[in-house]
Amino acid sequence: MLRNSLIGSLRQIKPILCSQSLRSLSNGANSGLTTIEVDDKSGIATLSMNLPPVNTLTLNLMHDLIDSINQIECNKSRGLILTSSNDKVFSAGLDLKELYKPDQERLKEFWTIFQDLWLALHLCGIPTAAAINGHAPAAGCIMATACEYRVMLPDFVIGVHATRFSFLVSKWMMLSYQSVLPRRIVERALNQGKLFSTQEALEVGLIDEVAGSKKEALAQCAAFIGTFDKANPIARTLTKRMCRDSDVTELLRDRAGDLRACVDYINTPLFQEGLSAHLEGLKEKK
Ligand SMILES: CCCCC/C=C\CCCC/C=C/C(=O)SCCNC(=O)CCNC(=O)[C@H](O)C(C)(C)COP(=O)(O)OP(=O)(O)OC[C@H]1O[C@@H](n2cnc3c(N)ncnc32)[C@H](O)[C@@H]1OP(=O)(O)O
Repeated sequence: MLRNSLIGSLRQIKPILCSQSLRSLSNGANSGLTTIEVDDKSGIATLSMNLPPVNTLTLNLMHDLIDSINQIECNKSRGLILTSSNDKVFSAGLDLKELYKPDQERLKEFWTIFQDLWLALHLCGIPTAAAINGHAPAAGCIMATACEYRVMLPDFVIGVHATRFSFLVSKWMMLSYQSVLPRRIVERALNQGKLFSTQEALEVGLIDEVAGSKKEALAQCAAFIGTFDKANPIARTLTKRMCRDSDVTELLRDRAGDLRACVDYINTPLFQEGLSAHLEGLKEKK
């Protein structure tokens, strides 16, 4: 796929070899946890996460997201809008159950596919936008920041609150946050474990616009994608890649090292105790 070719050479355009027609998007071999709808008039693809109750990023959902992003790119859609079928939660972030007392091989697979998902979104050749129609904590926020534009509905929260339960983030996740927000705000927000309300997110620039409904959010994302109509698509893709090169290289230069550091940290008592308390807190909320 296009993304994989970039790992070898970030500056080169790989010819798109896919032969599917624009309207024939199907979910092929994936688990059906995502849906793709392509607007006939605009050619823009809406990619919805559909894993009840809260779109946690499980291995299967991440696999389906990557597969769908590749399909959308290969079918030469004009743009990609990432959203959720749930009307309260965009994504609750990584599946915490995968991190609690994990099987070591599965944990490696889990973290590697999370890296893959971030790369797929970050390097997607077509314009991307997130219609954030619900809460977007932690990796939900990181996925949104990997897109080029964010429109959010009122009365939800977004942010990386990892320190609240003794989690750390990898440097590439921090860089994603920092590509959208000024460094001093990221430093403070990460250290505080801050979740921004929709209004606060707009004020600091974590999101670009607020929408009154999901329909409006999708329209605002589509309008953003339309702003690239005058740009040559290949020049645009190369320019996007150039702009994102240093963040992506940070992960690509030592993916194995990142994996090792994460696995080591996740296995520490500090992490496991924090996670256990967090999982209890989620249960007690009921
Ligand atoms: C170099 C060193 C690097 C070290 C790296 C170390 C660590 C790696 C991690 C790095 C960063 C972390 C990334 C993440 O994404 S971790 C995930 C963080 N996410 C959360 O904490 C979100 C928790 N969830 C919520 O706050 C809420 O669920 C909500 C999203 C606001 C939605 O609220 P509501 O609609 O009221 O739903 P419920 O709370 O009732 O949830 C429904 C059921 O779903 C379960 N749930 C929720 N979130 C998760 C999750 N993330 N993973 C697994 N399960 C989740 C919840 O427990 C409910 O289950 P139940 O119905 O069985 O009780």
